[in-house]
Amino acid sequence: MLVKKLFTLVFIRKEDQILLGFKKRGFGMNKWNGFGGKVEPNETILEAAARELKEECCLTVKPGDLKNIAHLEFTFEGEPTLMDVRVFSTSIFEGTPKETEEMRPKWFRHEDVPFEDMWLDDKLWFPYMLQGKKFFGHFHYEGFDKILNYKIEELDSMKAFYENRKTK
Ligand SMILES: Nc1ncnc2c1[nH]c(=O)n2[C@H]1C[C@H](O)[C@@H](COP(=O)(O)OP(=O)(O)OP(=O)(O)O)O1
Repeated sequence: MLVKKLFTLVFIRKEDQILLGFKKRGFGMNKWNGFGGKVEPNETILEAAARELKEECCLTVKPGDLKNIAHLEFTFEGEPTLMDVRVFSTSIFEGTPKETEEMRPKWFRHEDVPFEDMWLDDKLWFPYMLQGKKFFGHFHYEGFDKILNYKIEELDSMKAFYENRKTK
């Protein structure tokens, strides 16, 4: 049986640009990604998303301004963990992105997103996100550099997606 671990992933948008952070340490080191991490036991998912954004690039968002745009799952061959990643996006934020011990932030135009230095799965689902679609994705990896299989589904509504999962 897989043990589920809850994570957040936040993308800040500005006109035709998206803010990514270059991960300087830990899981996903040396890759560009959104901002996020584990949800602590004392906080809601939205609070965790806002906290991680602040810790990783010094931007402030109100949890209520974060829009849930996707649900991603990652599993790894031979590993008992399922990473359950709640993806959020907003263009409402305060502050200027600043480098921290964990991340070096940088704005990218949509056509310049550096997929060659990102998780392999990102180039499969970023087009959905950049077109404003909601979606579910599951990616099964062997190690960190090979996707054995995956599934991506466009969703009408995140609320309906979570209600539907509860009843299954
Ligand atoms: N494959 C893939 N694509 C895109 N994004 C991700 C993945 N795998 C992932 O884990 N992620 C995201 C989900 C999270 O936002 C981070 C991972 O969080 P992590 O840095 O391990 O969590 P922290 O709580 O910050 O960890 P510590 O630094 O405190 O140990 O990557």
